[in-house]
Amino acid sequence: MTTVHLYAELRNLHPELPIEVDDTGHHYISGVTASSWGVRKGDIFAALPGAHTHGSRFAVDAVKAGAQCIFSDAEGVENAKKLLKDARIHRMPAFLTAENPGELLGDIAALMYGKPADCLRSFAVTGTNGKTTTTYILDDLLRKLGRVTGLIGTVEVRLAGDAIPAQLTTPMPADLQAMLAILREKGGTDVAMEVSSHALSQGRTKPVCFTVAGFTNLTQDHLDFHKTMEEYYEAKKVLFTPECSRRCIVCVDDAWGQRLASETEASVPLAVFSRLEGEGWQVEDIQVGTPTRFMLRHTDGRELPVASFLPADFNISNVALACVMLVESGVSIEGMRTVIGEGIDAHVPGRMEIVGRCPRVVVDFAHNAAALESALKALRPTTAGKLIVVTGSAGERDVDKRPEMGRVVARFADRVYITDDDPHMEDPAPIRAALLEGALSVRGGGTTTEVALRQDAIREAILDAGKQDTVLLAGRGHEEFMPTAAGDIPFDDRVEARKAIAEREAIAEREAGVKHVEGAEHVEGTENAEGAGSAQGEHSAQGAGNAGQKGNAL
Ligand SMILES: CC(=O)N[C@H]1[C@@H](OP(=O)(O)OP(=O)(O)OC[C@H]2O[C@@H](n3ccc(=O)[nH]c3=O)[C@H](O)[C@@H]2O)O[C@H](CO)[C@@H](O)[C@@H]1O[C@H](C)C(=O)N[C@@H](C)C(=O)N[C@H](CCC(=O)O)C(=O)O
Ligand SMILES: Nc1ncnc2c1ncn2[C@@H]1O[C@H](COP(=O)(O)OP(=O)(O)OP(=O)(O)O)[C@@H](O)[C@H]1O
Repeated sequence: MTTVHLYAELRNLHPELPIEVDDTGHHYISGVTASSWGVRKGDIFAALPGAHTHGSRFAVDAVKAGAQCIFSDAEGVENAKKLLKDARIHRMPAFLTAENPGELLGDIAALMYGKPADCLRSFAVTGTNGKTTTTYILDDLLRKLGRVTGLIGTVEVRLAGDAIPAQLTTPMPADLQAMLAILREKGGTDVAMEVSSHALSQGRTKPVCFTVAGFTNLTQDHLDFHKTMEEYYEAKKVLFTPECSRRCIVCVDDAWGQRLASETEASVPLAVFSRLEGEGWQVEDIQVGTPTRFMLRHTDGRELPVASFLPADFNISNVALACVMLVESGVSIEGMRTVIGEGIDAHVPGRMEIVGRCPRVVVDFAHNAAALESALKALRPTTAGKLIVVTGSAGERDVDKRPEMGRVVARFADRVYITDDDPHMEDPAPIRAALLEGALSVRGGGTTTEVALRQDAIREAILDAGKQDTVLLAGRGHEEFMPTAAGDIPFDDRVEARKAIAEREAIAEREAGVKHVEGAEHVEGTENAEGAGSAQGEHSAQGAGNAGQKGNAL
């Protein structure tokens, strides 16, 4: 495609927008990226204005790497031209100018890559909590339905079986379209993806119109970006418009979901579901167990029995949302019954992931007050001993949520370790102080200890726990790196937990060994050491045998 051809296509799509092309050299273009470091020969370099810099500053690097076109706003194009002239670049690229280039980036990428989303069934999940989990459940069920799937979200991007690490929850427009194109090339039929509120406010998913969009819930988070809950809600709402989705499923168990359902435009078919009484799909007859069973019953008479091995009460909602999204996308009830089989068992990394059993150690991504409350409430009924939590809060993110997170953990846990999460560039001490202030304000709350280094907090919590206790390591889930002022350092809660569990086992073995030796010394005093040793061995073997016999006799 030439830049002039692309320009004509854009004008067709957006006759009202002022877009200009400046191409004297018939440049052929084959791809598009907004990252100068990712430019390949033949690409358009989308030089976007950002919060920290303007992409046009990197025009020279981009052109040297083979960019054939610079796409930017007027200021960016002017700047790029100057920098290229200064750098004595002889063959000028083409220039494409738009007032808000970020808004058109998805369209450009979709045109370049043959509109891949048009050939895929696409499932989008949004909401404060549950996006990752629901997306994994969707992907699991879709694969069992025989579909070739793509999964795009916080933990990873998986395209027809090939995994690549995720940079963002929802990729930037050019990257998203490239991913969808790769999925199509690999024979992909369906994609399930998380759509963050950041992505919706920046139009990252445009021009995809999803087959089905689902809403989980809305609670306080990301107010550093959205400023108010109202703005946060308005960002989410964008997904439930005819431009973004062809069908919408909304969980109406919170007031935001109810409002969203009532405000969704009539032109978008809407299905609601709820665990409370109401219209639409109802979650009924819940029997918690392994698996947990419940009935999805629609007021129009449709029924789907569901079984799921995913732990925690909130996963009933996530499972229900995934099932309703699939049914409303056209999967038959019979088809759903078959793929649910004995029970849904999707593995979701870092979400209620059990890494130790005695004490039970659980790693979970809960990083806001609502998620912490849900996670602790979910673990309480199956905890015979104390409920212990290790938590912090990320730096440079929603400052206001910190004291509330402290209050929640103190209210719902017996013992609390306040520690560092991902500090980013922020000093971690005041972050801990804000959580501590919240935790200590709770009268009769859990015992609270501050341990700055997360590895120390995890170690201490696990070493001090009783066998019947549960230790919840909250906030970082699947994450393998901790962004700090000194750069990203490798840090995985699951790895740290396993180290502490191994240390605990080594201590227990040592103590048992000491007792064993003490016992041996005692016998040694009466008979001889060798005899005592073997006698003891025989004795315990015999004892075991006896016990076995007794058991059999009983
Ligand atoms: C707020 C936000 O969305 N920021 C994103 C934005 O950063 P920015 O505006 O600061 O960009 P910038 O650094 O000023 O650069 C401007 C432009 O120059 C380009 N550039 C920059 C440097 C360079 O050497 N070469 C180059 O080409 C950049 O690619 C960019 O297009 O553009 C960057 C490049 O694409 C993103 O990495 C960055 O995401 C940052 C890392 C981020 O943390 N985003 C979070 C807030 C986010 O989007 N989170 C949501 C989910 C949150 C959740 O639910 O938990 C998500 O969907 O991931
Ligand atoms: N439906 C739900 N309701 C309340 N809490 C939930 C729900 N689902 C998950 N959680 C809690 O929220 C945490 C994050 O879950 P998950 O990663 O699925 O959500 P997310 O929306 O992808 O989160 P994020 O946007 O922060 O990546 C879980 O670890 C769990 O503690």
